[in-house]
Amino acid sequence: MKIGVAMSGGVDSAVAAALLIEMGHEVVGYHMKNLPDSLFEIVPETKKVCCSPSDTFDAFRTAKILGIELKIIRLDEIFRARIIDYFTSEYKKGRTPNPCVLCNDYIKFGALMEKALEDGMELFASGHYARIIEHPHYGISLAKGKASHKDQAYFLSMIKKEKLSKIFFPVGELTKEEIREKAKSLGLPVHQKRESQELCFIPDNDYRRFLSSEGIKLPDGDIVDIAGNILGKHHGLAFYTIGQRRGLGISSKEKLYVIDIDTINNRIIVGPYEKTLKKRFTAAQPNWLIDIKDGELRCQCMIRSTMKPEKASVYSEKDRLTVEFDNPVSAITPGQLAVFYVGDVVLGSAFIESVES
Ligand SMILES: Nc1ncnc2c1ncn2[C@@H]1O[C@H](COP(=O)(O)OP(=O)(O)OP(=O)(O)O)[C@@H](O)[C@H]1O
Repeated sequence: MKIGVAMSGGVDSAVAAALLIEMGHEVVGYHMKNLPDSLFEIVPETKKVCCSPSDTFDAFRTAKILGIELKIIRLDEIFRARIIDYFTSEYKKGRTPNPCVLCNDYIKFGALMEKALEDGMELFASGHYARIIEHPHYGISLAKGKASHKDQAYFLSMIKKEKLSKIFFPVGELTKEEIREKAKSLGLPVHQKRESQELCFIPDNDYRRFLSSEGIKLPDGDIVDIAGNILGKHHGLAFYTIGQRRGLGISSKEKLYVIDIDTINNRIIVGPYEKTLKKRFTAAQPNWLIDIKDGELRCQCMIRSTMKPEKASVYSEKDRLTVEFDNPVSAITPGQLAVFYVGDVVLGSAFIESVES
């Protein structure tokens, strides 16, 4: 089979490509570049991000060792329109965006995958820790990686259902240690390479510099308690997230957490931990990976990629969802993604709109 592989220059996609070659497929690597190389000279990487010039170099040398062709695909324009502009506009609205989930649908399994399919590739693979399975009840489904140390299915849950039959995750059954071992045994220099940690378009992780370069002004404002007493000053709403405790710069006898971001009055509201615990929220722009009817759905839900899935009911009416956890959950954050699972299988996801107190 002809299979295109999204090659980042990292170890996971290198091993994904190697496994496909071992299976006897005809493999072509696709490396996308979405940002000008000069960005990484002006704004040096402080934490590892994907898509830097050194990643392009690594993708080339990996392809050379594996003996496959590597195509470089420039996607600057669509990346700017779909990802960077969305990111800044969400911040303007006081929401906390999740650009990586949209990048997976619009860019990696969007424009990049389309290019590979246009070239005649029959499937498109990546180095994500996830699986595409044939589920007895739901049919072709997205599932968590088998031995995953991190749940990347969460970040893939916005991919449209009709694309799943064209996608393959060759490392979804492996542990990170097995992947590194495999890369080492193949003599791939990237076997020890770190994973990406930060957003590619903010390589220095300095959101203030980035937003100001996008022309977003972030005025200072008050940090207040639930009763409205002023406890301190914030330096731009965008730099605070629901549930945050550190870096608030206020002194108080009890531990205080951000419980609300009030964009209308440019205020941060803080309160005790219990006030960060909420059960119900609304969500919009759902992407369903199973056939769904309006009504109630019992499932597990994650509102952060790092949390333990919690039991919840999802009530859907057209494109509006109301989600209710069985037990309260901390820091439900507008703009972030709620992902719905049954066991390892992803049923769908939607963006959190508003949280009920
Ligand atoms: N610039 C890129 N070009 C092509 N594919 C990419 C690029 N960046 C990431 N990918 C694809 O997305 C997958 C996940 O990337 P991400 O950076 O989130 O995770 P990672 O665990 O660091 O993966 P890797 O070790 O392969 O870099 C990669 O394995 C690769 O298939």
